[in-house]
Amino acid sequence: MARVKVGINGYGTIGKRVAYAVTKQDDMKLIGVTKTKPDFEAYRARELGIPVYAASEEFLPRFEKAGFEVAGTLEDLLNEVDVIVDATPGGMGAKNKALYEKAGVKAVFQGGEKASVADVSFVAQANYEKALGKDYVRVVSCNTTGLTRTLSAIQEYIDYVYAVMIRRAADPNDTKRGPINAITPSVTVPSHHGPDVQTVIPINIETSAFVVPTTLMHVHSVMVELKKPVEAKDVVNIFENTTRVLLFEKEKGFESTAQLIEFARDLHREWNNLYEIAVWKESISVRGNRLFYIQAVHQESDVVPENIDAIRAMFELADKWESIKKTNRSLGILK
Ligand SMILES: NC(=O)C1=CN([C@@H]2O[C@H](COP(=O)(O)OP(=O)(O)OC[C@H]3O[C@@H](n4cnc5c(N)ncnc54)[C@H](O)[C@@H]3O)[C@@H](O)[C@H]2O)C=CC1
Ligand SMILES: O=C(OP(=O)(O)O)[C@H](O)COP(=O)(O)O
Repeated sequence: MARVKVGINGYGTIGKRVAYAVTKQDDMKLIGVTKTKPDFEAYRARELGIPVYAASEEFLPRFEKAGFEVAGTLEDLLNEVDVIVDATPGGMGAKNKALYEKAGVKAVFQGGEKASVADVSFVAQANYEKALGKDYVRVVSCNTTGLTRTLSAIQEYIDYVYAVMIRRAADPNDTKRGPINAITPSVTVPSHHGPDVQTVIPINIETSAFVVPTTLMHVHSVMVELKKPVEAKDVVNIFENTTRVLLFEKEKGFESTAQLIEFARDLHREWNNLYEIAVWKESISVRGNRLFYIQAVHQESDVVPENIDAIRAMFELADKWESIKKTNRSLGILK
């Protein structure tokens, strides 16, 4: 089959990483990306040879004023592609959906959208098959992806999960958001994460969440009431054998999210991406019928491989493990 032609609507934190990942696939072709203005990211895309389209006609004057020649508008891009990855700010995807339907292109949405935007909410290792042949798939949020990756691996042991999310306030390039000297709780329980996990796997889960002044990563403290006994060493073994989950040891210097990002830098990963969910090995413990562990999520990148696998499932290009392995290999994901 010819390569699937992919467009990206919204070339920001997630969009630019998914665009890069698409260029690494031998069964996909990046046709173009949209921008609302000719900023440094638009110029960089052009330097990389990526056709840049105006996100809509209303933005054309900005490009004309700057003498930046665009390849067309979003509607033109939609005429060229088989699938559009919508990585616009949360909530905008639902509004864009009518355009995608009109153009007859499939679409992948992100976690800032409600589950109802798509036929299925998606985390590849948990429910790849559900997205096979679908027209609209939502890759769940970075936190929900992180929770689902580890919880689906131990699903048979779960009676009830209670997880606390410590959320980064903003991404590193974001100068508009805070807090800068406060902790902001989601005052209603559950936070959206628990119900969101349930859109992918059927488990009992409650979550609460706090935003703190950091930009690097999110951290989750996970407590699981067990349905049947398991030992900590068995959970270590399960996570060691779970794709897109890595164990890190405090003993080896991984004391905080800072060293996890340094690890990604040391791997010379593009944008310091840590696609894998990082579980602190020493944090995995069982006390009575409760399992505890702590994990960190690189919010800018963990959903990127999911977008690639979602496209493969939607076009039935590969079965679950073939796709996951292919994506992992292409992005240098360690296991
Ligand atoms: N940043 C994160 O940590 C994660 C974000 N997500 C989700 O991914 C989606 C995108 O988020 P980010 O990449 O962080 O946002 P972002 O703000 O970094 O990027 C969004 C991009 O869309 C552009 N845009 C704005 N209006 C537009 C329009 N009308 N048409 C086309 N493009 C437009 C913006 O200029 C920007 O380049 C959201 O649903 C978010 O919830 C999911 C996982 C992690
Ligand atoms: O969408 C995200 O970032 P956001 O805080 O920019 O909305 C991340 O996926 C984290 O969101 P979440 O904590 O709602 O899962």
